[in-house]
Amino acid sequence: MSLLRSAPPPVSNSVPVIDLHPARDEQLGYALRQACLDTGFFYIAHHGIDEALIERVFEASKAFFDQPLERKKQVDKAKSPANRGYEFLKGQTLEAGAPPDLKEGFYIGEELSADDPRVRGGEFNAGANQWPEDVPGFRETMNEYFAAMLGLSKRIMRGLALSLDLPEGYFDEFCREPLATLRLLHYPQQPEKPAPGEKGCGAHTDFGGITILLLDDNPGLQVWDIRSERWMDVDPIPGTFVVNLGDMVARWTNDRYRSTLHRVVNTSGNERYSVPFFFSGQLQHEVHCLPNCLNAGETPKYPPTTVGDHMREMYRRTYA
Ligand SMILES: O=C(O)CCC(=O)C(=O)O
Ligand SMILES: [Fe+2]
Repeated sequence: MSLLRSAPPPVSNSVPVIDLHPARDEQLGYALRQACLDTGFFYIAHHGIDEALIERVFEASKAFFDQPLERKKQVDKAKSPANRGYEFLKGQTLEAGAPPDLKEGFYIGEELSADDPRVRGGEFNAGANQWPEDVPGFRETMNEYFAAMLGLSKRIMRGLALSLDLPEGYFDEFCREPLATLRLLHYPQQPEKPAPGEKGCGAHTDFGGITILLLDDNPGLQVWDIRSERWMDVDPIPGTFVVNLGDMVARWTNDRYRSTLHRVVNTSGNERYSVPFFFSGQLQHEVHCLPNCLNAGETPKYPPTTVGDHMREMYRRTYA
């Protein structure tokens, strides 16, 4: 019988660090399974992404946000049919009923030319990026980092397949021509007297497949621990990324692997920068419950959906 049907979730109060260079694939699959059955959040170490590139990403991000608002407005996301560019402070409300998020952002996607079938077909978020003119090296750095994140995401998706007792390439179709979004975030300090519920980033789950999150030195990320029913700090660990599972994984696994609630409260006393990379998957891909994630007599909690339908709906809700 599959472990996924029989094993109780392991108990832990913290988020594990998973080494991406284990001796064998099975070891990686096993480590991922433990982490995913638990909080659905884990750090990855020895991920192979160049530290110098990561430094350049932070430098370019800071240089962008340091500009006067007038400059940032030149690349306003509202001008882009593909949702690329600058998002104002308080531009999104990730937690329904809470005040808008105390963050400003910049969205980057895969650079697609006007004659790409995805752009011609009006596919969600397909198109060109908007680039700031006055931040040296911004475009090159972000494109390089985007490509590196795509590669890393595909690798993690393969590990995820193994962790679910599936062939390594099970999610390859989901990973083909995926929607993916790189988001630069800048959080001002949490105000001394915030409005009720006001914070950097409201409680939410991520919408797609997996998220690879690059953190600066500041704490602020909190993850909901369903066992203790408390917010748990997930603080930065140098040399790692934080990875978390999105809604597609919860749907595939009928919540065996959860898309866990998380939020940001920037009480660090500093301005905080982070860089999530959302690997959402191929928009036409239909996501339904995996057969080995259902006990006899159990029914799927979620109806089948496509990546595209779910993404569109979540953008609609959080940008209302
Ligand atoms: O800034 C962070 O640490 C988390 C950001 C996040 O959860 C998101 O953008 O979805
Ligand atoms: Fe998130």
